[in-house]
Amino acid sequence: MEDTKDSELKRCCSKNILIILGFSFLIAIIALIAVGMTQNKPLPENIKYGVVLDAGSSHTSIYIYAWPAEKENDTGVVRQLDECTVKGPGISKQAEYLDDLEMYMSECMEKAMHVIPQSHHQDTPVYLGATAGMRLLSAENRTQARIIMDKVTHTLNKFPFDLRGARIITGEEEGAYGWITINYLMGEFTQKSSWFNFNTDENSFETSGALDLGGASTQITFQPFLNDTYESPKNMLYFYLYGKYYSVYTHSFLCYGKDQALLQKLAKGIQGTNGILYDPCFHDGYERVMNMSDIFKTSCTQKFYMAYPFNQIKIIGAGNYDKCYASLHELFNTSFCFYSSCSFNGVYLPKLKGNFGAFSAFYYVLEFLNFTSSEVPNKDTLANILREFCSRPWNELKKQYKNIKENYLSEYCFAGTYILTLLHKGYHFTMDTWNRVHFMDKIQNSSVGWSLGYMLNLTNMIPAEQPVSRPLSNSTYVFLMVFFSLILVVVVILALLIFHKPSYIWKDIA
Ligand SMILES: Nc1ncnc2c1ncn2[C@@H]1O[C@H](COP(=O)(O)OP(=O)(O)O)[C@@H](O)[C@H]1O
Ligand SMILES: [Ca+2]
Repeated sequence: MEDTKDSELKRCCSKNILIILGFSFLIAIIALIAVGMTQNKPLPENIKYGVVLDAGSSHTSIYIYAWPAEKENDTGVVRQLDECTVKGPGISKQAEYLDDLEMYMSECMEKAMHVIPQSHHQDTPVYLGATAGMRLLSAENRTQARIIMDKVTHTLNKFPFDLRGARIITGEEEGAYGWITINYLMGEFTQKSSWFNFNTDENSFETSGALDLGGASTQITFQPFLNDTYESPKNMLYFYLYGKYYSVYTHSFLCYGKDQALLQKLAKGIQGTNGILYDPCFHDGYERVMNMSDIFKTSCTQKFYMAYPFNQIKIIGAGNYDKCYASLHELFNTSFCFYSSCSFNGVYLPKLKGNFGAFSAFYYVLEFLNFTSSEVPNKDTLANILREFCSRPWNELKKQYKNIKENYLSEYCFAGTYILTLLHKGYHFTMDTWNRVHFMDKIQNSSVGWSLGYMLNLTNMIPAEQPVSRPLSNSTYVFLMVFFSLILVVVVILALLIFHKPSYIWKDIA
């Protein structure tokens, strides 16, 4: 009787203990989850900002970037927060309006001041890079170029940011930084080698090439086959990024941006005329009068200079794609090459390798022509689009595209045909390789262009070595904490059950 009472008391006690323990563990788990969710939130991110001004030949754009300070050496973390296009022409055309530069810059710089929190203004680096327009001016009139750059620096210093320099970048830098931008945004630099691909095959880490078309220059940059890296050392750049070596080919063609190419074409076309030029690259019914001084003031057209008895020319559109193509073809001299292969004008070009991202005017023009969304984006498709587009009368086009700037609209036939000629005759993209060219404007909301790569380099954000991997993320930490707590609870309950059960069993056996 005593024994039965005793064992009932024990059973009742252990049941209560189990309930109390189970309840306490349940509360502990809820508390852990609550603490994990509330207290273990990552510290407020320390965001850094940077501003780059791309002073192009046709206009200036301002890009505002942001990134978490503690992740700055990772690839792909810098994001474009905003961008702003400065109203007016490029800085190379500002020589007569130097006193207006502050007004010229102010709208976009004020936007940057608004987007970037005031507490960060003083430590936000600002870089200005001027490209081919200033390169040309510098070659033509060094003093004037210096005056403009000094004035630009003086103006930018009036804003509350940390100006780290305004300079004219070289064509090689322009090409290289465009290549870095694309591959950074696509995460190509940190592609891991997989266990089944553990070889030294040079194709296993393929980066994308970069094709940039500006108004005054155009750049081609890519990682060629290893055997092709020795022929022309002046075209090679060597990088050690995130623990890997890259040998990259680049060339910048000054005067082959689309605006200077048009001037070249006109300067060549005028030869032997009486000042009236029937131009197949402009639409039927289109007319434009140009000063001869505007055509010949750039050094790009000097090779076609002659004394003319007229100081203006009249361009009369005669829309015809095939004739336009033939006239543009003449701008690319492919008759001599002292290397194993050349693009044009005797410039070395290794065998094309991998995919290419084509941006800036490559994209603007082909986007307008609806080619970027074409299902069969090859050369013949583009030729057919252009054949149809170039033949359309100017009046009809103007009515259809009321919102497009007349200057751009009138030049899309020329520009599209020029792009096709440049890729085909200039860089030798064939039917087979054409589909490796991808026309792009943005990758994950960041504009593709040299400016991001320029900032990454100047702020030392691309490390030579692969950064060490980070500890657990917040969500992984909470998950693991709850998971192991649950295992612990189950183990303790099981242990208690096993610890208590034998006493009844042994009792029963006895
Ligand atoms: N919406 C557009 N349609 C057509 N062309 C455009 C458009 N926006 C910009 N462009 C052209 O893109 C080119 C950009 O060149 P830019 O970057 O200023 O020169 P560069 O890089 O040679 O210094 C210019 O020829 C400009 O006219
Ligand atoms: Ca440009």
